[in-house]
This record gives sequence, C-alpha cells and structure tokens, in this order.
Amino acid sequence: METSPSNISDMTLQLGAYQAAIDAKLQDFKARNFTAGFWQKQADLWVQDAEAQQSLRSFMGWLRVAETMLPRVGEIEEFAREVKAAGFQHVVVMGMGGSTMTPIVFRQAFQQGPDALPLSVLDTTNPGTVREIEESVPLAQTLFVVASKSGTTAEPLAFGDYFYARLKEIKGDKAGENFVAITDPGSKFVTQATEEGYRRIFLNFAEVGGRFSALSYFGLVPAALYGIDIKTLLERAIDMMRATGSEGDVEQNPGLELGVALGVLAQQGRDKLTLVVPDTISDFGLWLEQLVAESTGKEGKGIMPLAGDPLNGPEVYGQDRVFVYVGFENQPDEQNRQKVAALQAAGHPVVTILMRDALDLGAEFFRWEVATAIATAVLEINPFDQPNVQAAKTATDQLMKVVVEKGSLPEESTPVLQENGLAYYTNVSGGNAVEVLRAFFGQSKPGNFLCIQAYLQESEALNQELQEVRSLVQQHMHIATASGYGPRFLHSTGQYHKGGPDNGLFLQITTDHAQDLPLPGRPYTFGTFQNAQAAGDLKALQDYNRRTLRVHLGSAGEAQGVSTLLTALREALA
Ligand SMILES: O=P(O)(O)OC[C@H]1O[C@H](O)[C@H](O)[C@@H](O)[C@@H]1O
Repeated sequence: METSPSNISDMTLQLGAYQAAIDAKLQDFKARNFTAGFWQKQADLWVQDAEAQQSLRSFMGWLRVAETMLPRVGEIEEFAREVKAAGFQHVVVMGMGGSTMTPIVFRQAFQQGPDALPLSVLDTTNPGTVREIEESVPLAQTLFVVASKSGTTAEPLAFGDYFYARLKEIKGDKAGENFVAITDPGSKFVTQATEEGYRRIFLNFAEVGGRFSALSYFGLVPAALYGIDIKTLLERAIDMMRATGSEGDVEQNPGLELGVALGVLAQQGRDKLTLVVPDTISDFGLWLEQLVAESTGKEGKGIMPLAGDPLNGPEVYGQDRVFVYVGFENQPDEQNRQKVAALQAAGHPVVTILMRDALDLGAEFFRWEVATAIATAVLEINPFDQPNVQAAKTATDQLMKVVVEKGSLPEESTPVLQENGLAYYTNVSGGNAVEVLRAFFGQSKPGNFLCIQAYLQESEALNQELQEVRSLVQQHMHIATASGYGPRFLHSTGQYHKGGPDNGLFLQITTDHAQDLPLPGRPYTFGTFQNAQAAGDLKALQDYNRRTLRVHLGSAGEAQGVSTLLTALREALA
C-alpha cells in the first residue's frame, strides 16, 4: 500500500498476512480520532495512570520543535560563521544517547559543507577512543560541544572536564573559548559552563526528550557547524508534520500507518525491527535503535530494533521479523533491495522508505518519532521514560563509590573458566571455552536474540570481527543479532535489554586497558570508569535474570583476545 503525499519520501507497506489485523487497528484509531488527539497531547491515548499522563504530556515538545527552530536558523548559522571566523578548524561533539546520535548520522550521511568544519563525535569512555580523538584534532583550534540535556550525565561531564583541562594547559584562562554547551535551561551544567567561560550556551527545551531532540539545538548546531543546510532539513520535517496531521486531519497519515503497523506486528510476535540501509547511512540505525528501543522497551514489552543484522535469504530468519528498508529513490542498492524483495515474497512483512536525498532525513526523523510514539500507544506504554536505564547507572555509581574510597573496583567473582588468556563469567558451565559457549547458546529459544556488548575501542577491524560473530550465530542458531559498543548502548538499547521481554542472550566483552588515561581532578581513569559501567550493567542484567556471558580479554590485548574468542565460537557453533 502506497501512503505518501508528493512532498515527502515514498513509503510502501507490504504486510502480507498481517494486513487485516493492522487495518482493523487503524480503523479503531481513526474512529477514536487518534490523529487529532495525538496533536492535542491527549495522554490517555497511551496510558491511564494520571501521574504517567502528566509526565507524558510534559515531554511532547518535539511535536512542534521544527517550527520553533525554523526562525532560529539564522542565529545558528551566524554562530557557525563566527566560529569559522575565529579560526577554529575542527568540531568535537561530546555526549551520550539522544544528545549525540543525530550528529553521528549527519557526519556519515552528508559531505562536509564547503565553508564548514570537520566533525567528530565522542560518546564513549574507552580510553583508546578518547586518545584517538585527542590525537586527531588540533586541540587549540578545536571547538568542543558538550551536549547533555540533563547536564548531569556522567560521561559528557567527564569528557568536558578532560578536554577543558587539556585546553587550560594550552590557553590558560581562555580555555572556555573552545567550549560550547547544549543543555536544558536551569541544569547544573549551565552554572559550570558559565563559570568556566564557555563561548556559548545553547538552551534547549525541557519538554523535548533526548531521543526526540534531533530537530532541536542538539541536532542543528552540529549540523550547521558541519555545513548542512539546516533550513531545508527543517522545512522537510515540517512537510512531514503536515502529512501527519499537524494542521488538521489527513486522509492518509504516514506516521500513524507506520506506527500502528509496528505496534500490531510486535503484538503478534514480529517484534524485531530489522533495518536494512545502504552503507552510506548505516549510522541511521544507531539513531533508530535508540529511539525505538528506549521508547518501547519497557514493562516486559517492546520492539527490538536491529541495525546491522546480516542480510540473508529467508531460510535463516524466524517468524519474529519485520524488515524495514530505508534508502534513496535514485540509488539502486540492488543487492539489498533484491534480498528484501525475496524476504517479502517468503511472507515477511516489509516496509520500504525511499528518500529523495539526505536532506529528507529531517522528515524521516520526524516520521519515525511519530511512528514510535504511536507504536507505544498500541502497546499502551509511556514512550518518554526510560525507567530501566537507571538500574545500570545506579549499579555503576555504587561501584564508582568503592573506586573513590578504595582506589580500585571491588574483587570480581570467580570465572567459570580461564583459557588462552580469556576469562569466562556465566552461570552455565563447561570444561573448555567451546563447551561454555555451547552451553550459553544452548539456552536460546526461537524468537530470542544475541546481543554483543563490546566495551572495547571501536575500529573497522573490530566491527568486521563482531559482524562475523553475528553471521555465525545467525547461520547456526537462526536467531536475531544485535551489537553495540559500551557505554553507548547503555543509553539506547540498554533500556530494552532490561525493561523489555526476557528474550536476549547477552555476550559482554571487556578488557584490561593497557594504555589507560587519567581523568583530571578525579581519583580514577577512563578505563576504570568504562569497566565499572560494564560491571554495573552486568549486575543490572543479572538482577533482571537475563542470560549473560562475560568474556574478559584480560592482558592478551583486544585484537588477540577477540580473535581467540572467534576461534572458539566457530568451533562451538559448527
Ligand atoms: O542528554 P543527557 O541528559 O546527558 O542524556 C543522555 C542520554 O542518557 C540517558 O541515560 C538516557 O537514557 C538517554 O535517553 C539520554 O539521551
């Protein structure tokens, strides 16, 4: 079914056997005047509890944020020109989750603009990555954008403090010139940024939540510095707003149709939203993962978005999938499209969205925000909270207290096995690595997924090795696979891992940080912080009775350790 007005990208829904159930739900929503209620922030469309309704209403500022931002384009572009004129040569955006996902997508999907600055994003406590960024930029001519809605998230504050100390060594009291904050009005971070003489503080909107903030200052300031035409981006988003009913009801609402389809499919067991995209926009998957997993994965329900799950023939997939292809009208991407067509022919529901060019991402951010919010209305949950993210944070905070008091993380539990320099921690057993891995995967059931959680330094080589693990598991176990770097995923899919249904097998990979980095003014290093985050999340997963296996690569080194693990996995799954 085609559902698109001519000024927005084309969307086709091929829902096969599920069409009737989805149509029935759409009729029901239309009969209840859902679109009008949605734009009026009628919270009882989602939940019945008065307190939850109140909180839900207070996070719906994203609905019209594109309109609010359009008159501010001049101000943002003026700032970008000012920064260029002041001699800056590079921008590093630092933050977690919703505060950095959009710049990650932009950096990949667009070329740097002619008069603009190169853009890097720091969203990990991994000391190797922090050092890599530090070494790749001209520090004195780099603008550091610290992005944190709450202004209290531990990572961005640590990144800010680290680079501020570095700049102080170079520029003394003028260090603040190299810093910009994006945060909510009244956050504690506003005070700190003011005291430290930040060049600029952009105050965002309290009623716009992190993962719904793409079209606010959080997405637009980095975009303008990188030279993206943010006016067109917003205008396209506004076209999508209109198509979804912002100015009165519409015949066909692409956000409603997508959201209802995803919600009903999830209820019928098709709860793995498997995203297929051309390589040029693969990071759109990271953005979508956060939006969908954090909004829907709670109260034992949810939709698990999968970015980068290897695309194959129908024989390797279970009945738990909906495939979503997002690509470009004028880019053939034949291989992916043919495979998706074969999956549709085999009876899997398929959604296809074809953008005209990368500026349509403005509209797609909005379409997906609407669709995600509507899918949660089908599931009857509040899309705007993330109650289970806190569990990992609390456990990490407790561990960090021990670090501050005693100088190191507490003693670890005993591994079930140590072999070839790797230590295995899990509640299944085996006499060697192959047996432990077999026992771990032996717990898998149809409809489950493997989630790799790598607290390692991201690199192309490691990405490829993790992809091989996913392929092996997909081929031999026929389950879905997800992969994320820690701590990035903690602020994203981490919500679903603990709050969603108990259908994940979690393979956590940690390491000793041979080349660690101290955090100025704190009695611990980046490496200890990252290891505490891993340990805190493992505890939280175990508290929710999730099936976990931690493999600690120890002193073998990351590359050697991952390769040893892969060898064992190949044998275990053969
Ligand atoms: O922007 P901040 O307040 O620093 O929050 C950054 C991120 O961290 C939290 O853990 C939330 O789960 C995310 O939804 C949020 O985007």
